[in-house]
Amino acid sequence: MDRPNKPSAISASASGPQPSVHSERGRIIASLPTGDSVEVLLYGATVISWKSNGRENFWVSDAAKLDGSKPVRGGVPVVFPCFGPPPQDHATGKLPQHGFARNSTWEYMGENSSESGKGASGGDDSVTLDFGLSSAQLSAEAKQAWPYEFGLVYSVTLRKDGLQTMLNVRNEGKESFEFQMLLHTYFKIPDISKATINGLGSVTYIDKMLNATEHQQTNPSLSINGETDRVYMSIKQDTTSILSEGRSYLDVQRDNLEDSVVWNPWIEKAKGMGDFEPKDGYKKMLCVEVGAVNGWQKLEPGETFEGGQILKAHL
Ligand SMILES: O=P(O)(O)OC[C@H]1O[C@H](O)[C@H](O)[C@@H](O)[C@@H]1O
Repeated sequence: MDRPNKPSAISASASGPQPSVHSERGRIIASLPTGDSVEVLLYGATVISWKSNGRENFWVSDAAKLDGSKPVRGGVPVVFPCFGPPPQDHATGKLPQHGFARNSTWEYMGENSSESGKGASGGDDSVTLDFGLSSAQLSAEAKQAWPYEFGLVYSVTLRKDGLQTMLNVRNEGKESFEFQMLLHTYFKIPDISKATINGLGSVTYIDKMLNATEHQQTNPSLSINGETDRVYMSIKQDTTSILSEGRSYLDVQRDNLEDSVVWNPWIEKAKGMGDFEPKDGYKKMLCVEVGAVNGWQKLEPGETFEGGQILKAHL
């Protein structure tokens, strides 16, 4: 974590407009000259907005808490070091569901921007925002529940053709530890009844709606018609695509990750979540969550693991 600690506006240069970065209300906001933008809350390093071509790609509940009192219901909460309720007999057993990363305040480590290939196509400007979380920043409660020395660096890169979010995990202690990680992305979609998900054909999944039994995805195209909570495991395909009315809408590419969760709470579950608004918001959202959640990743002292997602929005 040796990047500058303070946000600074990247200024325009003689070569033309460049990405800009500023901070306000506990969040870092970056924009490209094209107008595309990303907004990241320091709380949870939660990406709460990604706009491309004037379109918002992430769903955030109207009742989401953005004040650090609760993990954000929407955007991209970072799940670490356990997914779901942790097994009691595991070292993560005392942690809350989905761990502590999504409800810890991260440090902003600074930005990097690049600009090249200018021309009729507009070049390939990009900006990367880095966020850090280490054992030293954890609440006393979390530290006690999971007493390992670790360093996380979460890098959010906005490009004119997409958004990449990568989590780097490092064991900074003297003993090994095991973890799971997941990027719990809530996509904003036009209409769940017209959405299909491709790229999970033949994959084995655990259906949490059916007593966590194992099934195989036989239909190459998945539609959502009710509460859905599935963990697709060891996926060979690189990319899971969300289609709207049969047309490509959003692509989710896994980077060094093999699992993906597909989640939609539907009517009853949405009603039961105090921070889920509007109640029929389930019609406009779909979670496709990339991760390493099947079993555990083990890191020996000094080792690192990196995994993430590359998202592409289609017009
Ligand atoms: O309510 P949360 O703790 O944010 O969890 C929301 C959802 O996250 C994942 O998608 C899990 O697979 C679901 O079982 C869970 O309901």
